[in-house]
Parts: sequence; C-alpha cells; structure tokens
Amino acid sequence: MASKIAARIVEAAKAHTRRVDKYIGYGTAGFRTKADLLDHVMFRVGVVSALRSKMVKASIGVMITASHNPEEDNGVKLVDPLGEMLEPAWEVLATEIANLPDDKLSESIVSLIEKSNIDLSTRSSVIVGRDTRQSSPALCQAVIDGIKAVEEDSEIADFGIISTPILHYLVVCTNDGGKYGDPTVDGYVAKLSRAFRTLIGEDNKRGNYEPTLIIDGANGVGAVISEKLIKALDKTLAVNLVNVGPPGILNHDCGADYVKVQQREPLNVSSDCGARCASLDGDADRLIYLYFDEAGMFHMLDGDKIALLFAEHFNDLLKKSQLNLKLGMVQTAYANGSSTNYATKVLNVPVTCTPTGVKFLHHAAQEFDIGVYFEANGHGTTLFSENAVKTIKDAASSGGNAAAQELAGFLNVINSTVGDAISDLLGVEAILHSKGWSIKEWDTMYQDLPNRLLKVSVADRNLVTTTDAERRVVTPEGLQERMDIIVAKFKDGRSFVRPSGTEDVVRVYAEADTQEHADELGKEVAAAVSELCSGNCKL
Ligand SMILES: CC(=O)N[C@H]1[C@@H](OP(=O)(O)O)O[C@H](CO)[C@@H](O)[C@@H]1O
Ligand SMILES: [Mg+2]
Repeated sequence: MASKIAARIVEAAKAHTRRVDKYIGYGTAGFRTKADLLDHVMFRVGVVSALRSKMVKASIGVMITASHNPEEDNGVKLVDPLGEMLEPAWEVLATEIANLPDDKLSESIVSLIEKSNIDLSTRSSVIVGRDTRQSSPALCQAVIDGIKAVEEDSEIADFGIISTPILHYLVVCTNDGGKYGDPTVDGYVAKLSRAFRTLIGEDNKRGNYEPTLIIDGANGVGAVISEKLIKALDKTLAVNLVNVGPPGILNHDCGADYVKVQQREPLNVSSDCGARCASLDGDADRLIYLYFDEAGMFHMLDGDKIALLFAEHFNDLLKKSQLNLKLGMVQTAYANGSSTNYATKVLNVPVTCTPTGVKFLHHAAQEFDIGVYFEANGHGTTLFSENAVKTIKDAASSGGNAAAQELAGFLNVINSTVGDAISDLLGVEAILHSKGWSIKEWDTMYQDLPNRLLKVSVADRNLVTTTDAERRVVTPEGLQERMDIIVAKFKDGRSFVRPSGTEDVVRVYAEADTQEHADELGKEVAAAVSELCSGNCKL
C-alpha cells in the first residue's frame, strides 16, 4: 500500500519537479523564500499535510503566506490539530522531503509511512488558506495537487483568501466539532463582533475614549477581513480603512512591520489625522498602534504596550471579581525593560522570558490560568486554561459579578488559537472603552527605555550560541565578557545578541537611559560581535 501511494506521488510530482537546487529550510515561520522557488515545496507540503492528517486522524491546516515580507516572496506553514505550530519532529521530516531530489521522493515517502506507522485507511483532511499575493493561487494549487496525490478523495477545505489566525481558528473549530466556534469565516467574524458589541454595550463613547479608528490593512488580507468586520460591527466602532490592496502594494511603506521597524507612520496616515491607528501586517497576525500628539509627534505602541494593557486590565478584573486565577505574562528578551519592570514591580504580575518565536511563548503561557504573551513586534494573544474558562463562566452566569461578566466577554473576543491582529485590536478597543482611556493615556502607562536593534553580517551566524532565553552568549568565547564590560558603562544598559532564525545575520539589541547611549551601546556590541565572528559590521 505504501509503495502504491509513493508511486502515485512520484507520478503527480512530474508536474511539480524540483527545478532549483537551493536548500529551503523550515524556519520560525515555515518555508519562506522567493515565490518562484516554491512550486515543488508546496506540492510536497501538500503530501506531508495529508500524511500527517492520516497519522493524527484529524484535520491539518496549511497556510500559504509570507506575512510581512515583500510581494514577490511567499511561504507556507503547517498547523497541527489543536491550532498549534507543526510538531518539531515533523518540521524536520517536512524539511527533508521538501529538499530531496525528485528521484529520492518515493523511497523517502515509503520510509515515512512505515516508520511513523501511518494508517493509510484513514481519510486525509486538510484545511487550506492563502494570503493576497499574486503567486498564492498557483502555489495553493500545488499544495492541493500534493494532497490529492496521497489520496484522490481527501477532504480538502480550501477557504481561499483568509488571514493566518483565521486558518488556525478554522483548524481548531473543525477538530473540536464547533465548540470553539463555527468553522467558517462568517462564523469567525460573527463570534468576534458579537462579543465586542456585548462588551461595549449601549454607549460606545466613554470618558476620553472615542470610538473612531484608522486601520492600516497593509494592502493585504487584513483589509479584506476588516471590511467584513466593519459591517458586522455596525458602527459600534467607526473605522476608516486605508491601504486596502491593489494598486497599493502589499506591505510596501505600510503594515505593522514597516511601522515597527521604521518607527514611522504608514502611507495614507498623516500627522493631522487626529485619530489612533492600528497597523496590521500582511497576513493579519501582528498589530501595532500609533498616533500623533497635539504637537504632531509620532508615537508607536508595540506588542509590549499591548501586552501590558491586557495584563493590567485582566489583573484589575480578577481583583474586582475576586476570582482566584493565576495571571502571568510571557515576553522575549526583545521586550522593553520598562515593560517588564511595570509588569513585575507595579502590577505584581510574574513574567516568563522565552527564546524568540511564538511557539515558545505560546507554550510558556499555558503555564498560567490567564497567560498574556506578546512579541515586541506585535504578535501575541491571551490564553485561558480550562480551569479559567470554567471559573469565569460560572461566576459570570451566577449574576451580580460585573467584572466576571466582562472577563467572560473577553473569552469570546480573544482568538486564543494564535496571535491575531483583528481579535487583538477588538480586545484593545474594548479595554480602552472600559477604562475610558484615550490612546495617550494608554501610552503613558510607562515610558519605553530608548533602544536600538542592529544587524551584523558574519561569515557564519551559527557561531553565536546563547543560553538563558537568548540573554547570554555561550560562544564565541569571550564575547559575553566583552559585552558585560561595555554594558556596565551605560546607565540602565542592557544588551544581548543572537543569530536570527529568518535572516542571515546576527541581531544586536541594546537599550539604555538615552537614545544616544542606546545607539552607542549597540554600536560597541556590534563591533565586538563583528570582531569575534570575523564579520562585516553593517550598522
Ligand atoms: C527581532 C524580531 O522581531 N524577530 C522576529 C523574526 O525572528 P528572527 O529569528 O529574529 O529573525 O521573525 C520571527 C518570525 O516572524 C519573529 O517571531 C521574531 O520576533
Ligand atoms: Mg504575520
């Protein structure tokens, strides 16, 4: 049976031959490179997804996207049945299969089926989604060809253009029989908008909170979903949607990554707009807020500020509702020192630090009853344990506990399956409304420490290895000692270095009491990295 399937796959693969000899790895965000290198990878991912579905006897997700990367890139990631990122052992298998020469495919498929004990009689079920890139439909077809090569009548749910978080949501709802929500895009929009409207109640204006918002759709799928959402919100929130797609170019001078990295406003949002703006990235799983003050100064509120807003509000609601649930936060070393200080010293909320990559944060957040996790770049969500969901729902339904009822509302606004810009946006708006806060009041919760992020090109970035959630260097020898001496020269100084998982560079992070000092600290550390890794220091 295994060899029969392998023969079918080899036959179908003739339409998706491996024309490029480039090694393509499964990084933090799946396979990602130039779109024209990906046809054979997509076909093989289709094969892998169908086999994995048979093995776990559940629906698997496949998302075709290169997120915030330029239009000409593309990528693909697999989503496991509970909405989580693909199991690491299968990342390795997928990478092996994606990079095999065509004539080795058969042997490798047979061995995978036999070694993993895959029950071939189980019908494969795969949920597929794609972003708005021009290359996505053809690459999606290649994935479908791969799924069908394994089994002609595999169950394939092709949802067309959807955000990455919607794909995760669909996988969860399909596998739990609809408990988390209705497994359709309309079901997703209805669930979130209904919960948001319930939280806002009759009066959408409160204190300094104004129910008007600009959404920067990054010319991508976020704009498509926002349009649906705006209709469903029925004026509870007045949205001015900009960067809605062609002729605007995906992620070009707009979107969450552009705003975060360039530290400036996206195209079509100007300093006289007078409103707060939420920037989404190309597949709508990252969110960054921004605004201009009366003096026309730009201000950015990143993933750390969003996380702290959630943590503070949930902390408050837990106290008011007198529910005994453990709230915690998860950050990476990139979190601004002021945000960590605020969480631990002002809110008394414990903070776990993990290595970069959402799967680590997601996993660590599961240790709490209510776990708020965010990367500084705006990717994150809140997880509620089973115990938390039950405790909150019980308290809310017993009546008279307004804080518990508000928490219950957040259970439905938040997409706990993965970081979701649209759901996070509704969460932020609901909290600002509840507090009667303007964006400025949120922004002044704490003051970010000035910081600088640099890249250093070196001969081999893997020369740099780290420990303690990437906060200390192990190799090259002597680098950490050098860094300790440099850091000690700066007030509030902190710096760490690590090899990037998505680019061929070593990243340097520095923060200190002034921007000048953060810049200087970053430069000195980058020079030390360059020297000890014989690199070319590109500042
Ligand atoms: C400093 C930074 O923003 N790093 C990003 C970036 O990873 P690197 O391993 O640093 O290249 O891409 C990851 C995937 O999108 C994201 O999880 C992470 O936060
Ligand atoms: Mg993204």
